[in-house]
This record gives sequence, structure tokens and C-alpha cells, in this order.
Amino acid sequence: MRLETVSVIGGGAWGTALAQAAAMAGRGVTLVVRQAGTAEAINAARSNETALPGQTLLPAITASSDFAEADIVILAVPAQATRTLLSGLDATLLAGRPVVLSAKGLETGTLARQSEILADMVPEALPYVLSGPSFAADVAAGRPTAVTLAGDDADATSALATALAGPSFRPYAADDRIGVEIAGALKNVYALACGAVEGADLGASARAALIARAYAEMARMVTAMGGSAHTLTGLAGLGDLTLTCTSVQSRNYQFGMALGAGGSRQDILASGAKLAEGVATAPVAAALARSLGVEAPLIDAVDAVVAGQADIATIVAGLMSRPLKREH
Ligand SMILES: NC(=O)C1=CN([C@@H]2O[C@H](COP(=O)(O)OP(=O)(O)OC[C@H]3O[C@@H](n4cnc5c(N)ncnc54)[C@H](O)[C@@H]3O)[C@@H](O)[C@H]2O)C=CC1
Ligand SMILES: O=C(CO)COP(=O)(O)O
Repeated sequence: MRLETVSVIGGGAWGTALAQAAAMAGRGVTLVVRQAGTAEAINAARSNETALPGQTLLPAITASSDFAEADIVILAVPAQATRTLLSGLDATLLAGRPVVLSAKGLETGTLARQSEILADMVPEALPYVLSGPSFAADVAAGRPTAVTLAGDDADATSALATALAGPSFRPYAADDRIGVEIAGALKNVYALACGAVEGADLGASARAALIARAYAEMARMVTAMGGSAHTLTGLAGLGDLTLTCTSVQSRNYQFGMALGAGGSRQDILASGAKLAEGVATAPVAAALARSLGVEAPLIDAVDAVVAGQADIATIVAGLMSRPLKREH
């Protein structure tokens, strides 16, 4: 299959960074944004100053408000916007082509993973999931980054990984789309919790304990969904959980810090917080855990705090007084 040209749909931080990564890999790239004026501004400045300031875009990138035909399509809009986006695209331009899903979240209402949304909307597309520890600013600046790229056909996934790999961007091919998608969605929920630990000044020991118990909870969720817990040893699991649960640079972590300091979801959003996917995903993940019969006290805790149903002190007291049990 020809893998020369790429359309990245979504002109935010991640879409811009993935466009840059694809250009570094030698691909010809169209960065598809919503407004013609935004495309003109990006092309004139050779930079997407509103979404990813200070990064000069490579010459192989052209911004456009039209979805152009391309060998590879990368979707990089927020998880809650994917269905709307797909409903407005010409499905014939996606049929039979690799469509790389890069949003990290579960859909409100349907509880769907990103690739389930794609299967609903464009069943003829070839789904791939890209996830792992990768801040947009790092990727766009050419700092070393490694991610997981999961797809159903091993040879085709390796070919796609090769087409997107550059000197500073290293995708590892994998086959467990479910595990990779659940890991990417849940790490944002746990990053809210870890940020709250910092915001409430509960200490580095509490944060490390939280990360370890989050990993165990994530493994229960992935297994119940039909994915492999082994996937979590990789970049999309341990890698991204580590990055997002320990970095103030993470928007989910920042949102969690504000929650931990006593802020309400409404106030934090009103103060202009950046996109924090865990906020929408927490109640979806809690509903998913309930529907699967999976014990998920950390997801439930984040859900309760985000919904304003419990304060951090009550949540911590509840978690610490759960019946003692064996670790595994
Ligand atoms: N920023 C990062 O470091 C990373 C982000 N991601 C994921 O990428 C996804 C997008 O995040 P960011 O780009 O960072 O967010 P962002 O807030 O910077 O940008 C989101 C973009 O999506 C566009 N958009 C929203 N709804 C749309 C629609 N219906 N149609 C077309 N465009 C639409 C917005 O105009 C905006 O340009 C999220 O799921 C996030 O978890 C994944 C890895 C790294
Ligand atoms: O997914 C990310 C890094 O891998 C980005 O995390 P935030 O959305 O929390 O900034």
C-alpha cells in the first residue's frame, strides 16, 4: 500500500505535532483545520501559534480547511468530537485507508472507544491506534519520543510505523487496539488523581502508591474489555501513565492540581483550563467499570471529585479505610 501522503485532521496541539512528526518522517502532510483563516495564518507564519506556539513547521506541511485525499489519515481532535468530525467527512476518502486514531478518551453516552466510533461511522476504514508518552511540544520540537501504534494486521502496522517514524519519533507496532485505547483513556483519569494529590499536598509517597494501584486497576479494566494486561508494560501503559501522572506539563495533571486545591470543575473550566480529556472520560470509565463488574475505586474516586460529589479529604479517608487485602 502506498504510504506517502498524510492528512492530519485537527489543528490543535496534537494534530500540529503529529503533522510535524510525519513531515520529519519524510511524508507530504496536509494539516486540516476548521477555519480557512486559521489555515492561512498557519501557512503564512509557518507556525500554529494559537495551538502550539514557538514551533516552526517543516516545509512539507500545508495547512488547509479542506480534507484532502491522502494515503494515511490521522484524526487528532478531542475524543468527544471524533463522531461529529467523522459525520462531516467524505467517507469514500477514508474507505480502505489507514485511519490513525490519536485521541485519548471514551465517548460520553455510548462508552465507546475511538476505534468503535470509527467502526460505527466508517466501517470500511482501516483502524489504527496511536498512544504513548508524548507531549505535543516535545514531538514537534524533535525531542526523542516513542509511542505505540496498534493495528490488526501485523505487516501493515509495521509498514505504517515505518512510514511515520523519524529520527526523533519512534512508533512501536502492536496488535492490541483495545489495551492501547483503554490505557490511553484511563491514564488521563489517573493523571487527574495524581494532580489532585499534588494540589492537596498529600506527598510523593501517596502519588507513587496511586500510580501503582492505578496500574493494577487499569489491568483489570483492560482484561475485562478483552485486551491484554501485557500491553500495559509498554509505552501506552506504563510509559504514558508515568509521564502524565508525574508531569506538571500534563493538562490533566494541572486540572487535577486545581481540583486538589479545592477548585470545582465548573470554576476550573471557567478559568480557561486547557483540554483535560480525563474530565469527560472519568464518568464514562466509571460507568464502563460498573457494566463490566470491575472493581475500580480510583476511577470512582475521580468521578466523584470531578462531579463535585465528594471532597478530597473524604475520598482519601475512604480509600485508606478499604478492607486490607492481598496485593495480587
Ligand atoms: N497535546 C498533547 O500533548 C497530546 C494530546 N493527545 C490527544 O489528542 C487529542 C487532541 O488534543 P489536543 O490537540 O492537544 O487538543 P487541543 O485543545 O490543543 O486542540 C483540539 C483541536 O480540535 C479541534 N476540534 C474540536 N472539535 C472539532 C471538530 N468537531 N472538528 C474539527 N476539529 C475540531 C479544535 O478546533 C482544536 O484545534 C486529545 O484526545 C488528547 O488527549 C495525545 C497525545 C498528546
Ligand atoms: O497524552 C499526553 C501525553 O502522552 C498529553 O497529556 P495531557 O493531555 O494531560 O497534557
